[in-house]
This record gives sequence, structure tokens and C-alpha cells, in this order.
Amino acid sequence: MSVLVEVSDLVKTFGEGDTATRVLRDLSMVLHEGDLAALLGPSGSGKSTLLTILGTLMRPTSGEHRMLGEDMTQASDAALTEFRNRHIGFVFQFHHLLPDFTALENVIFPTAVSAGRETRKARQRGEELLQRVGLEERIHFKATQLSGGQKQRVAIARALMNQPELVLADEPTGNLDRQSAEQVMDLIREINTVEKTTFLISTHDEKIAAACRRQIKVVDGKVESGD
Ligand SMILES: Nc1ncnc2c1ncn2[C@@H]1O[C@H](COP(=O)(O)OP(=O)(O)OP(=O)(O)O)[C@@H](O)[C@H]1O
Repeated sequence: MSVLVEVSDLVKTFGEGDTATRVLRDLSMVLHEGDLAALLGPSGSGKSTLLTILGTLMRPTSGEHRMLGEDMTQASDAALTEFRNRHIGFVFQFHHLLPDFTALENVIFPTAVSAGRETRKARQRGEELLQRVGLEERIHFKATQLSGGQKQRVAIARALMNQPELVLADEPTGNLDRQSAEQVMDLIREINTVEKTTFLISTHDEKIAAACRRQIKVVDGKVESGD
């Protein structure tokens, strides 16, 4: 399997001087194309910080970060934004859907905004994705008319809109009941199998972690096991 993401000796320090907190401490890991990996570790160990850096939303203090062979630490802000739009999808604990817009609008809006227009192709892909996540009957429902699990499935469809190689999910089932959490995880597994999309999923839930094919444990800002 080829390497999709590689970080080495990643350091992230927040603040300066006496109040500086070193959150990531020479963290190194690799994600391969097609990985379905859980990111585990105690609260405060640095999981969200790592996901934010891997998502190119924040730069590390030092260390190396490569994705698809490109050096993320050397890229300009504009290049990072473009790279992120093309190659990375995000799913968060709180779905962040626009409440007054339909499922379909929520899925296609981010793409339409970054492209400056809403194309027929985007609409078609949005509809296909909502079918894939089992919401074909709810395409024109407003976000407020959907259950928590359904909203999270819309968020997954939205993350897949631009056919990203990597989807980063920060506690995607943290806000769901057991049954909805398992359905969301089944969906992620299916997408991973069918589309070969790579997933890195931070979770405190042992069952969700066990449903992943790989478990990476972060303790005190370093990978303790799973790399
Ligand atoms: N912007 C920031 N400024 C200062 N400290 C921060 C900032 N972001 C995170 N931290 C600190 O970094 C540490 C790691 O936070 P992070 O959110 O990465 O942990 P986590 O493993 O995701 O935790 P949880 O499982 O509770 O979500 C925490 O001690 C947190 O207070």
C-alpha cells in the first residue's frame, strides 16, 4: 500500500515562555492509502491537535508533514486551502449543518461556494452521495427535520463531495446513541471498502475503535502504539 500521509517529529506548542504547553512531542506516524484507522488516547493527549494539523488547518511548530508526496510545511496558505478542498474531508462531533437548508443543499453548498457556482454535476454527485448514505427519501428535508444519526450521515456525504483521499473525523459518533453510532460506523466501513477512502477517526468509544482496521494510540503527544 502506498503512503498517503507521513508526519515525523511533529511538535506543536501552544503559548510562549512560562505558559507554553507542548502538546505534540516528536510525534511520527504514517497513513497508507485505504487505511481505516482509529485515533485513541486519553483526553488532552493531542488527538484533535493532530487532526487539525493533518487537515492543514493549523501548522505544526516544527517537524515534517507530507501528503500525497507534497511538503505541507512549505506550502503557502493559499496552496494549503486549495489542497485541503481537493484532497481532505472533515466530519466533526457536531455536524455543523446549516439548519434551514435541505440535506442536499448542505452537501453541495461548500463545493458550490468554493467553485463560485452550483453545477448540475455537483447536484448529481450530492444526490448520489445522499443515496449512498441511505437518505434518498430525505434529500429535500431540512437539517432540522433529521435525526442526529441522519444529520451525521449528511455530514459524511458532505465530506465526500470532492472525492477526498483522506477523511478526518473528530469524535463523529460522540453525540449519537449506540444504534446510530453503529450505523454511522457501518457506513464509514462501507465507503472505505468501496471507494478506498482513507479514514482517521478520533474516538473514546472502544467499539468504534474495534470496528476500524487499525488503532493508533496517542499518549502525551506521541504515538504509543499502532504505527
Ligand atoms: N489553541 C490552544 N491553545 C492552548 N492550548 C491548547 C489549544 N488547543 C489545544 N490545547 C491544549 O492541548 C492539549 C491537547 O488538546 P487536544 O484537543 O488535542 O486533546 P484531545 O486528545 O483531542 O482531547 P479530547 O479527547 O478531550 O478531545 C490540551 O491540554 C489542550 O488544553
